[in-house]
Amino acid sequence: MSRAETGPLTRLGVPLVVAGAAIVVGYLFSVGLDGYFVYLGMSAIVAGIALLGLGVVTGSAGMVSLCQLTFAAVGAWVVSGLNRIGAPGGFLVWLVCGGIAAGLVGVLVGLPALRLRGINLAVVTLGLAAAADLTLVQIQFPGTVDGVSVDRPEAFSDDRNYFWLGTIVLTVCCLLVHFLRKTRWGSGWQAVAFSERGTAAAGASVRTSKLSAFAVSAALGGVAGGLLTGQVGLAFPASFTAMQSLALYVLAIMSGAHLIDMAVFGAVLWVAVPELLKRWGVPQDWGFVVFGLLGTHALTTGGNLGTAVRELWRRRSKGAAGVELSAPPAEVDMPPPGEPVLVVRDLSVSFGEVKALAGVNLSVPSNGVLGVIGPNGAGKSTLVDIISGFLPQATGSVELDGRPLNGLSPTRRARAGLRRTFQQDRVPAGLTVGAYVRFVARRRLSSSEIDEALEFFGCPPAKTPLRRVDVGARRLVEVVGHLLARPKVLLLDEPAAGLPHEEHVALGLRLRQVPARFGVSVLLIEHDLDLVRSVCDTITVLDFGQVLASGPQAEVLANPDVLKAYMGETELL
Ligand SMILES: Nc1ncnc2c1ncn2[C@@H]1O[C@H](COP(=O)(O)OP(=O)(O)OP(=O)(O)O)[C@@H](O)[C@H]1O
Repeated sequence: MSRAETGPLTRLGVPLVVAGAAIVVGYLFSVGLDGYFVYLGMSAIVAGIALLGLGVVTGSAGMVSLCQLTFAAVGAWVVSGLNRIGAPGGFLVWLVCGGIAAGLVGVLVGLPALRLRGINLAVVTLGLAAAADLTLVQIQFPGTVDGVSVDRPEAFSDDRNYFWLGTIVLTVCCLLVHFLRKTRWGSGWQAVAFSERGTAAAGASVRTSKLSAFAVSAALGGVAGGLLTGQVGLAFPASFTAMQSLALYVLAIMSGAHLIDMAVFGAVLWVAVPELLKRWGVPQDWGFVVFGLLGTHALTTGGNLGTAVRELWRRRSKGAAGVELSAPPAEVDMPPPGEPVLVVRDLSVSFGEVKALAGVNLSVPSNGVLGVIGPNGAGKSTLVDIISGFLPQATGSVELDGRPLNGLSPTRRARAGLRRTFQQDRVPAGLTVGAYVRFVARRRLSSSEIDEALEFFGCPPAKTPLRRVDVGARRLVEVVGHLLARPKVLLLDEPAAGLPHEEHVALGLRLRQVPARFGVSVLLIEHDLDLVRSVCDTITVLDFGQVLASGPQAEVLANPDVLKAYMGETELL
């Protein structure tokens, strides 16, 4: 099977062809539809752009934002204001200005998101939307008092042409989101939604990921608001209420608006549900009840329409992809271990009464693999957390290649060349294998470099979506990403967890070659002694947070204290 990612022609060509087709269909609708449907269609376009934005912040980056129409109001305000003063450039330039202004407001609103999550963030953003509601009623939009309506571009001045312009703007916004999701920002959104710790361990900034998601989402909201102002001529606060923001959020969650087609589908629902209710003689506000029920279903089941349909399709097409390690790796020349590259001195940390680690010293030689073993609760994961900067309250010192790391955040340690993997799955399901590896590696990689590394660890091809990869293989994809970052040291926290036992030694043969093949030294935490034996020349044993023994493998595994403390003599021998 070819391991290559999709080629540049497919990556660029297919979206551009689809976009071209959408613009043509938009034109055909603009000339062929009844005038009332053109009006409804324009409303759907505005909702679609706002939903696309919500898809970025909620669906991709996993944050709650209940003030999308407040951002739309900012866009509407800027367009109305620039129109009112007759600013140069015309409508399209004002629209861009509205988007930028809303994006900047989005960054400000995103600042609390750096500390708040879930219900707290919901309260803050909904509070902001409610406050904006009241303020807009007080101050009014520019031009409403004196009745100066917004000038559309000359070529798109009638409703039919304006609808076509809306289709073009929506298409451009869809392309923008599509391509942004393929950049580091986009990967960062997915990563931060799944695990902030995993994001930081990849040397990516959690702050940048969150703020960029809010900025892009708000900017799209601003464009939607500006476009709405051009549609109706004058902006009114009633179009941007907190209640509507809430309903839009529910719709985004229910439809799965992080998927571009579902954002468009959600927009159709946004317009069609109230319209159908009107035709059936039911009050239109009941539309909120319908969205509320659908949203409650989505939130309680944790799914959404778009993902459910795709899952159904995938289940019909293929099963989960796993690891294939049966063939032994080719021999390589192994350089002898050198001077210590990671030196850890006197590490201690307590959790209340529990002394998780007390005065631990160890060092990882360059070109070497140090094994750290110990019974459950011995402090192994705590050790990795401290070294990688996730437990800043710990005492002691960590030096990497002679550089003290104390006081550095996990992101900075990762960028300094100290990487780690996690015992729990921290790999975001929304990316492909290749996109995730590029994100974690943080450097320019050729496709062949990625393919070779994936193949060496028996991982699925780069183009495989991670949601189709089983948990054992995902852990190894994580290892590959960090190795391709070429750090000085990689801390591996039970990399074999999730693999069938018969694959453990096969993985060990590969881990042993890591210093030679990737130029990376390794600290390996593992429960499986067969694997540790096959990889590590030197071993440190932890017990109750202290070093019980340390030194060459044979010596340590024969130590009577280790035999007694670790697992029982017979199992070790
Ligand atoms: N956040 C925490 N709060 C309180 N106690 C903790 C916390 N993290 C770890 N501990 C305690 O610290 C000790 C060491 O835990 P740690 O997870 O590092 O052990 P481990 O050797 O990695 O175990 P395992 O092999 O089961 O993963 C345990 O007693 C654990 O209960």
